[in-house]
Amino acid sequence: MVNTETSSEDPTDFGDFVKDEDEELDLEELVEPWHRYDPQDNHYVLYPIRLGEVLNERYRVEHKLGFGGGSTVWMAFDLQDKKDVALKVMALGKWGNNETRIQDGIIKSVQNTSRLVIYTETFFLRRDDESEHRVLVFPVKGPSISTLSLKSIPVASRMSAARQLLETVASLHEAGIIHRDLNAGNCLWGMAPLDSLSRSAKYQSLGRPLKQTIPFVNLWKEGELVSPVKVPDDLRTDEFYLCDFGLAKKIDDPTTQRGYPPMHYCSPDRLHKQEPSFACDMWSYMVVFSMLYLRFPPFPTFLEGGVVSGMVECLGPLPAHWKGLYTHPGGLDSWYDQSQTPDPKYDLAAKLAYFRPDTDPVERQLVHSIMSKVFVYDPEKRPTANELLRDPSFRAIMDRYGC
Ligand SMILES: Nc1ncnc2c1ncn2[C@@H]1O[C@H](COP(=O)(O)OP(=O)(O)OP(=O)(O)O)[C@@H](O)[C@H]1O
Repeated sequence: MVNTETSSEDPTDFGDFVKDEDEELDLEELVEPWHRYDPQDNHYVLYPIRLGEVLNERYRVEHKLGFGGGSTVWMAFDLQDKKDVALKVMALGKWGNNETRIQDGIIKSVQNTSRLVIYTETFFLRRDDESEHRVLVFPVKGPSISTLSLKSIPVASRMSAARQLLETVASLHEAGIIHRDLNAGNCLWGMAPLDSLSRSAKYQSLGRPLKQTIPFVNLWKEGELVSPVKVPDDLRTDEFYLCDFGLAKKIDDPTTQRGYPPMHYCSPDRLHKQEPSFACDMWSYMVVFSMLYLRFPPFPTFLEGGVVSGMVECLGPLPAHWKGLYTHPGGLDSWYDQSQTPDPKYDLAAKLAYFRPDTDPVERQLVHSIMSKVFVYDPEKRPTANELLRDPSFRAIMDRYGC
């Protein structure tokens, strides 16, 4: 291992600027759209960051970890404690405050926080107009399910992840907290620490950042669009974490932060004006479970009407009394037609056979039993996280994979 402050380290090396239009187009695929930095007509404007800058006189920004609807996330070296950290730089707006408020509640009330990505510090970055972006400091974790090919991960590791995630959801629910945004992007594997490596060695492991100065927007400070880290398989660990509490709420909290998980994780009841509940998390959990098991999302989004048509094709019609309550444009009357039945070519059994032809009938039956208990439209009929942990089929599948 090389020490971080080696004399051979090039102090000016913070990745590579794009060289031509092709590289610019490649980069565009990987980064947040430039217009999210434009304050014009944009309530959730992002804060421009440049690799190499030191934030809060302490965190030297060295790489990019990702971005979401409400933030950019950077890998930085903590010059005080000599370790890598993740900095979540929140967009303007209320999300940052909700996330810290809920996380403070979690720290106080959740018994086991070992698999939750909880902030360790927070500070603010000021814009030219004096408005402030909240920054949350987190330990660095590994890739999310959505950024890493699940093909290369053994099924035993994927099932262990599914179990850890369910235990995490159960501990949040026991403390009265609904996550409300369980999705592949918020589920992170662990990563072996790289704190003691030089920056160039980190770049060798995680890929050199490709970057471009934020174009088209007239900003008061420099900022860059930067490609995210690519975590190689040998750095990934089997710990499995849940992050992003921007939409989370205490069940009895009268205020609810506006927002939905990405459509194909969202429970159909939430899409029909029902209040958020623990059962919504359970539906989203089962979508993540299905991705871990099948390696694909359970309900396609390409049909007319989107993911809800995918659910109806697989599970049958939605309750008739939900008609007229769909929260998004493009709903179809046929979803509520009670004469429809699941299409045997695309029902849960067919999906299991198609995506996992390698498994035997006993295993398929176990997984079918788990999925069909949770993928029910009536939220009251879905098992709780603790019930699912105790479910004989769930336990049997975990036993099979030794987790
Ligand atoms: N502690 C961390 N370590 C490593 N990567 C992280 C960490 N936190 C976040 N990331 C990466 O950054 C991405 C965005 O983070 P996060 O989901 O918290 O942002 P967000 O703006 O709240 O997103 P959303 O659109 O889901 O609300 C994640 O998908 C993940 O890839």
